[in-house]
Order: sequence, then C-alpha cells, then structure tokens
Amino acid sequence: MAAQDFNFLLATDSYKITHYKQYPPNVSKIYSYFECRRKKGSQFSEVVFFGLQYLLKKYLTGPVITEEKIQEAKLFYQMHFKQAVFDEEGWRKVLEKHDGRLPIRIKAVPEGRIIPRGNVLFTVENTDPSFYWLTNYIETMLVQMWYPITVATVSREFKKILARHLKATSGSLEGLDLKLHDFGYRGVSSQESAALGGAAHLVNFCSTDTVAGLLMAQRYYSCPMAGFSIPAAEHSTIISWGRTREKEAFERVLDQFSSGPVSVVSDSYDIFNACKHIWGDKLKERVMERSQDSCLVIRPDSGDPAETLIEVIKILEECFGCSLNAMGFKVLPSYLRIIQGDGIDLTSVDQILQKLSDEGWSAENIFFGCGSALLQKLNRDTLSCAFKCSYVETNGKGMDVYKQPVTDPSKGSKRGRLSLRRNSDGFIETVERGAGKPEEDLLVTVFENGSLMHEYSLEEIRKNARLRDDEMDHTP
Ligand SMILES: O=C1OCCC/C1=C\Nc1ccccc1
Repeated sequence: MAAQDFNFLLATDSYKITHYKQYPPNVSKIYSYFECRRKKGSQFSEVVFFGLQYLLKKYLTGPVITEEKIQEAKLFYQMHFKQAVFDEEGWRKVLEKHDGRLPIRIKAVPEGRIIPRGNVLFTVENTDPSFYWLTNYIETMLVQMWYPITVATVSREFKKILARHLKATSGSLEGLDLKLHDFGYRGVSSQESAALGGAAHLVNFCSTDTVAGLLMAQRYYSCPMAGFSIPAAEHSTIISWGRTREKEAFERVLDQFSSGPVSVVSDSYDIFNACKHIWGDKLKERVMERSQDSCLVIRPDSGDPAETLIEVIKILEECFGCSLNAMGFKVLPSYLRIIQGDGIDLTSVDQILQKLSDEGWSAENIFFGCGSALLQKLNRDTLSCAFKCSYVETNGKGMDVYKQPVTDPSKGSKRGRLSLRRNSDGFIETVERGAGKPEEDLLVTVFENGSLMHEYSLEEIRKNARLRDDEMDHTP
C-alpha cells in the first residue's frame, strides 16, 4: 500500500499528462509491453525477471485515485504547465466508475524466470475503453523495474562465475549460495533502491548485509528470513584501539564471538604483517582452537585484489598449512577463510578466481562481498529496458503498431498483441501480431482492475532462477 502522501497522479513524467489530447479520436485500447531489448555483443544474453510484485502491491493495487488527489493534481499541473491541461474529468471518471481502482490488465512472466533478451516480459492494457490513456500513463513507474531486473541479472551472472570456479576447483557446489555477500546498502541512492536491489540479490544468494532487502523479501515476497550474515569487524572497531594495539583489537573480536564464524578486517595498517605476525603468530593458538563452524574470516580491504589475495593466502599457508581436496586443489584449514569485499565486480571476481586456481587454490577458500557493482553500477541501458505500444483499437478495429527508426534499427519495437512461449526446440520466444495460442502463453495475468491476481513467494522465485546444469559445469 502506498504511503498516505503518495499521489499516483503525480507519479509520472509531466508530458504524459498531455497525452490524452494527442491520441487519435475513438481510440478504445492502448496495449503496450516491456522488454530488455537484445543488444549485439552485450555481456548479458538473458535476464532474471524480478520486482514487479512489489510495485503492484505498493503503488497500483486498491483505490489509488481519490477526490483529494485529483484536486491536488489539478492545482499542481495548472501551476506546472501554466494552463489547464490536466484531465480532471477523465480521472474523476476512474473514481466514479471504478472506485479509483485502475482499469488495467498486466500480464507478466513469472518472477524469477530466466528470459533471453529481446522477449516480452510483461504487457499492459486498459480493460475499460474509456481509459485507453491510462496504459502509457503508468509506463514511468513500470519501467523502473529495470532496476530489480538488472540487479537480479547481474547477481546471477556472479553466481554462474562462482559456480564454475567452485565446481572446477572443489568438485562441488556446496556453499555457493553464501559465496557473494551484498555490501551495497551504503552505495545505493535510496532506502527503496536498497530494498529492491537487496531483495533482487537474494533471488540468487542468501548472504547479505543489506537489511532493507531482507525486509522487502519478508513484506512483499513472504520470506521470513531470506538471508544471513555473521559478526564482523569494521575499521573503527580495530583502529579505535590505536595503532599499537591491533592484536588486542583482533583478540577482542575472537573473545566476544568465541563460537560461530567471525570476520575481521585486517588491512588497517599492514594486512601482510597482520596475517603473518598477529593471526599467524601472536594469536595463532586462538585461531587454531576455533572449529570449522566457528571459522575466522580474514578480510583484506585494499591493494590489487588478486595480488593481495595470493600473498595473503601464501602467508596463511606458511603459518597454518593447507590440505588438498578431491580435485587436488589446496584448501586452508577449515577454521580459516578469507573474504574479499573490495574492488569486486563481474570481471575482477573471474580474474581473482582464475589466478587462485592457476596457483592451485580452491575457490572454497574465498568469499566475496560486493557493493556498488552489485546494486549501483548499472542503469536502464545495461539491459536496454524499454516500454512500447504495440497494439491499438480504434473505432472497434485492432491495429498492430510499432516503431522502426531508420536511425537505429535496434530500437525497433514488437508489433501486435504479444505472447511468450517455449517453442518445439525448447527455446523461449515471443509471438507477435496476436498469433500466439492462449494455452501456450507463459505470461500470467498478475494485475487486473486494481487487484493482484497472482502472487509469487521468494521460495518459488528462487526455484525459477536456479542455475541450469550447463551453466555450472564447463570449466572457466
Ligand atoms: O566482513 C564481513 O563478513 C561477512 C559478513 C559481512 C561482512 C562485512 N560487511 C560489510 C557491509 C558493508 C560494507 C562493508 C562490509
């Protein structure tokens, strides 16, 4: 449910207030769709669909239009356009005829499904001929779904990389879901972005520090606790002891969290000295007495990630030894692991794991944290998200419509009523021009006339987004 002060009539681009005056006479239906356009050479060939349910529940369901909101909008747009352009009568009709509920139908691919670029992800149409102008009015809000879709997609690309290296260097995918920890809360632009992005990461992993994402999963995706974290130091809890007492700071953390895993950032002064002379010498006994399920996780946080990790893991091998796993790769003692949260993105994570593997180290030794590259270093163009009209009814006659700019064919849009199906070869494809068979359509009516028609739980979404075998096996 939207906050009391949220006015749906003010939640759009200004120019859309003027569009009802521009459509042809006697239009009775505007039908539009959302897709992540295919882009040659793009790093992302498929997307994870996620986030629409939150938007529907929070902003589109129920009586979103009220008399007060119409009055507020009327005044607002009069000042904004310096003329009477706001369609007061049109909106009042929604209020009178539909109790302020939106006469709209939205059909969408089930959340969590993995869809190749260039396919329809959801369609929007008016269910009452009088309100054709409403379909594209809500584009502005609906296209913001680019964000959770893109975060879920990037997070899943991380998972593919981590899975490949974990499989290749350990023979198992155990613990994959905990390999990438969301460090991104502080690096996003708002609490709502943290919630949506944080939840999007939790489609693929159950490891996060972005509490807002956990709340989103709870409140909008029926998941009581979607992710986990462990006690961890930050620089303030180390440097507050002063330069000469880093050992005491580390010891304090071990004492306060004597059972269960704990992470200690160790680069405040000299990560190599910390590993060799504090963890590997002064506190060595304290470290070795910890068990596998109470491991010490050492966190470097500076320097070239790959070089630093290799030097750190070699020092730890000297001090604590290591063993060989079934694949012949080296693994640190089970009471000792490393987490790298600095400089991690899709490129560096692959390089780091490749370099560790080249030096004989298993991916089991390392966990990753990711901040901005996971939640912020992306935009609507990352997956070329677009919303376009593809079908119109005028004077009761249907017409397939599209754009096809001579100046950029890649911005061409689909035409007619759309459906999504799995073809006889097993590939997902979009059927255009209303030629799809209803029984084959993968799109589900999730919203109609103000009501949510279908709900997905995070559990179901995670099943839909699972990695396929072929995405995990081939060696990096
Ligand atoms: O070290 C860790 O081990 C695993 C638990 C989380 C954690 C650190 N968290 C964090 C969050 C935001 C920015 C930086 C770090």
